[in-house]
Amino acid sequence: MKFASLYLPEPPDPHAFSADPPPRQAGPVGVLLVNLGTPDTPTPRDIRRYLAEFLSDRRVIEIPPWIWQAVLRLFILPKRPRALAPRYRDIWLEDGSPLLVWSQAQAEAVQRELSGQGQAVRVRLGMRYGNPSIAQALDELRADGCERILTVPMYPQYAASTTATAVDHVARHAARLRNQPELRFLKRFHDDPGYIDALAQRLQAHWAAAGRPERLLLSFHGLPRFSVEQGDPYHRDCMETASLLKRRLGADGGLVHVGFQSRFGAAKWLEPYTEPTLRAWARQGVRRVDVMCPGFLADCLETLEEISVECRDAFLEEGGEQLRYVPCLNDDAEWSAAFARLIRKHLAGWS
Ligand SMILES: C=CC1=C(C)c2cc3[nH]c(cc4nc(cc5[nH]c(cc1n2)c(C)c5CCC(=O)O)C(CCC(=O)O)=C4C)c(C)c3C=C
Ligand SMILES: [Fe+2]
Ligand SMILES: [Fe+2]
Repeated sequence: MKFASLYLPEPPDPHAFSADPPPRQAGPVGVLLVNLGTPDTPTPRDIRRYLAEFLSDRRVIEIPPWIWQAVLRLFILPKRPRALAPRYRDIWLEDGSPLLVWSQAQAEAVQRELSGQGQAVRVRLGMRYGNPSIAQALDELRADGCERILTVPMYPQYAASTTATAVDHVARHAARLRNQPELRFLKRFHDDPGYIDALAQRLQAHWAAAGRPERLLLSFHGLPRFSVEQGDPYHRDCMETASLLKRRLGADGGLVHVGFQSRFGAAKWLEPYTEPTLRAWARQGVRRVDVMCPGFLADCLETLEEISVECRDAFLEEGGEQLRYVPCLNDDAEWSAAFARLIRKHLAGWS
């Protein structure tokens, strides 16, 4: 308004042409680490909110929503949160849910590793369900001036229900922006030598201190079999991780085995199932086993409760003597350095 400009400074005219526009400063490169998400508190109310969001994702539950939403609202959400609350309470850390605490620790460690190496990098954590959200993390990166963002789903093995849904969500957020950042996505790193090495060193350190078990079970999160039959590479990725780790350990044929945990619902999931395998081993006379979960970078309900408590109880109940759970990579220094190297490789050309 011309009248107002008598009193206020004239705003810059966006259409004005200048032969020499001021040089544009290259902003930092953004790295968005994405993990699954976890309830804000171990209360039935927050667990219900988390499960409602998680289990309404059509990448996770592939049943038509008009059937599934009825099952979810009538049978799962009224009961499961109350049953999960004491299990979450048992694993809760001073600073929150272990999945969040360890994922945040990895984001901070990667930020430290990538700082002072020339290119300015900002690392943020976003959770696919719950907090801190992917939208919040992306907005923070953009506010920091990041015009190029690499998304790194924190799942070494690709699955549509984890990796693809994270990618979809980032893309949906970008679809609402006028000035979009340039986006890249890291698909998987199940065979990354740094990842395999960090797992192997963790096992070797554990064995150096406490001796070898009779068997080592590598337990991965399960997936419905039909997902794999329809082309999900998850099973193949898990088997490749297991075979690379076995080779790296120089282990003989009988030591390393694979299982799939956390079956949900009535459909067939990937086999062999972890808990029945442990029960069968105990009945066959195996007395000492170690269990490691290479598919989880951060300890969580699935590892600290399902493996460390439920599976241990099942193994001992059938006559086993010792089940040692080998923790996830969490804040492992070897892994932080390897993760940063892997990310740096995927930033190539963005300097
Ligand atoms: C029902 C379908 C599910 C699919 C498919 C699924 C795949 C999948 N999940 C993870 C990693 C995690 N899952 C976690 C918990 C969890 N997972 C499901 C269901 C499916 N997961 C449920 C219902 C829950 C909640 C707990 C329960 O009700 O049993 C977690 C832990 C979260 C935490 O708060 O600690 C992780 C991590 C992967 C990697 C994966 C596919 C490969
Ligand atoms: Fe899960
Ligand atoms: Fe589970």
